[in-house]
Amino acid sequence: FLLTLGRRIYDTVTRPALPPGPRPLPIIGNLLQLPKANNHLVFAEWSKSYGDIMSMTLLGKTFIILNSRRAVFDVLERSAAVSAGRPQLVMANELVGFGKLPTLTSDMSLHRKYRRMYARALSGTASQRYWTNQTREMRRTVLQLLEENGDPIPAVKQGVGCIISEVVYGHRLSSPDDEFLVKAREVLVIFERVIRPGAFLVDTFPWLKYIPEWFPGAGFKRRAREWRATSDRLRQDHLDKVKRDMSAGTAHPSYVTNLLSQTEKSERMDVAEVEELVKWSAGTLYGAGSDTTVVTIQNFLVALLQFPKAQERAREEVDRVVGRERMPDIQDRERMPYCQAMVQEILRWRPAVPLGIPHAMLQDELYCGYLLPAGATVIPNIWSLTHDPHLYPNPDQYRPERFLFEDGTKTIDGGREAFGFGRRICAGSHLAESSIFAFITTLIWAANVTGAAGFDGNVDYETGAVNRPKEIPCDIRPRSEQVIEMLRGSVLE
Ligand code: HEM
Repeated sequence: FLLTLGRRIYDTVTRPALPPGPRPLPIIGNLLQLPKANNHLVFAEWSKSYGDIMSMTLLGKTFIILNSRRAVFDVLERSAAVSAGRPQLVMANELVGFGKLPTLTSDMSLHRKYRRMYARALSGTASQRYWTNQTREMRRTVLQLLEENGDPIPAVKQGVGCIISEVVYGHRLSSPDDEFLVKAREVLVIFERVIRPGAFLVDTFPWLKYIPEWFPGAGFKRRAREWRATSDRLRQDHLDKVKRDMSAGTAHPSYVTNLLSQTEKSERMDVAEVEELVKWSAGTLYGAGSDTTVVTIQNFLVALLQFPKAQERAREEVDRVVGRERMPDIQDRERMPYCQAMVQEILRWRPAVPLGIPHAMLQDELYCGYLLPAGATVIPNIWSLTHDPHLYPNPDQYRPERFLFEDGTKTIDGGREAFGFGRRICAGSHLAESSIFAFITTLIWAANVTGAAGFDGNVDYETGAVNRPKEIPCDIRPRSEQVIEMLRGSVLE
């Protein structure tokens, strides 16, 4: 016993220190210092005192916050093999069963299988097969904005939802109340509730998961069972529907049909295992890809209002390259460097998820003499990186030209910190970028966007994991009568 105790004391004394951070209180740690909103800005401020790698503790859990490109690169890219886990959330992962989702799993061999599927169906080349659908739906969205000229948010949500449901399941939404969308949103609401830090006591005291459902105060276990059933049913129903359509020969090509038909052709693959992987990997795409893309497009509208010169320059490019006789499409990307730079700059200026999705350390790691302990949650402050004035001078300005070569002929790579890092980097970035490009070019080609009457340049944001404008006071007018006719014609094709 004395030997074990001695060893413990020795280990504690000689254990390297955690990165610096605000002084924690006993038991609750830094709970009281945790900001209520805009954590990315507060963490960026703290990093001026503590450096670009900091730590905090909350109720016994360690959080590592990375505030510079160097720190993010070293920890999440160079040491990706040990920093690619996800935090263990008892309510979300174990009780509701979301731990098998590609976004949340820490089973790295399962994660590798999912990522192979994403690489096959969502890579830059593979995702070109979705361009026709993306172009059509973004044209429909712009048409709706022009016809309604009211709050643009519902139309953008509807357009992005259409793209994802068709890309993933080949399902064309019939209306804003389409059952697919309603159910997918229902599961997304569950997802967002259960991953919110501190929302369930069982995440802080994991032993609570063993108390029986009938026990007073165990309502969370009953809810978890119901939520698990709802989300399991949704994933299974969607998969079954595509399989039925494939058998009947009526399925539209999609992520799911593509992967299932490859399996049918290959004798080496275990069909049941592949179906399971396809079901889970498809089931995460609506949640991961809808809000992020919607918010980026919303922010683009805000940028047009606050930086009108960018709209003028983009219009000049669109009119020169596309003209007025046809509409822009995604194939034009190479010839439209300024519009492509607009995509990169919006991702940089307002990264949709300013603190990324947390990673978790899979084992102890030393970095700059500090200990990054196994199990610690690692938060990349994407906002700090994309607003670093050394990398991006005047970072608060929306200036697409920062991504252009001096002669303006080509786009410089960059701004993609918004998609995260290492083995967890966003699996849908190609899809996202082409949807945003399709939206931007169609809008610029078709419309003139200005602030609504009384707009004073300010836009309020609702802060959270995703920061979204509360309202976009804009006035969207067609550039000509002919524009509406052409858009109408093309979405009916
Ligand atoms: C502008 C739009 C988008 C942004 C800004 C964005 C951003 C992100 C970020 C920050 C992560 C976490 C990366 C990390 O952990 O380091 C992520 C993960 C992910 N994204 Fe996206 N995303 C977008 C659109 C999409 C779309 C359209 C899809 C697919 C339909 C998608 C699918 C995923 C998936 C599956 C993951 C989980 C990757 C993993 O854990 O291995 N995303 N995304």
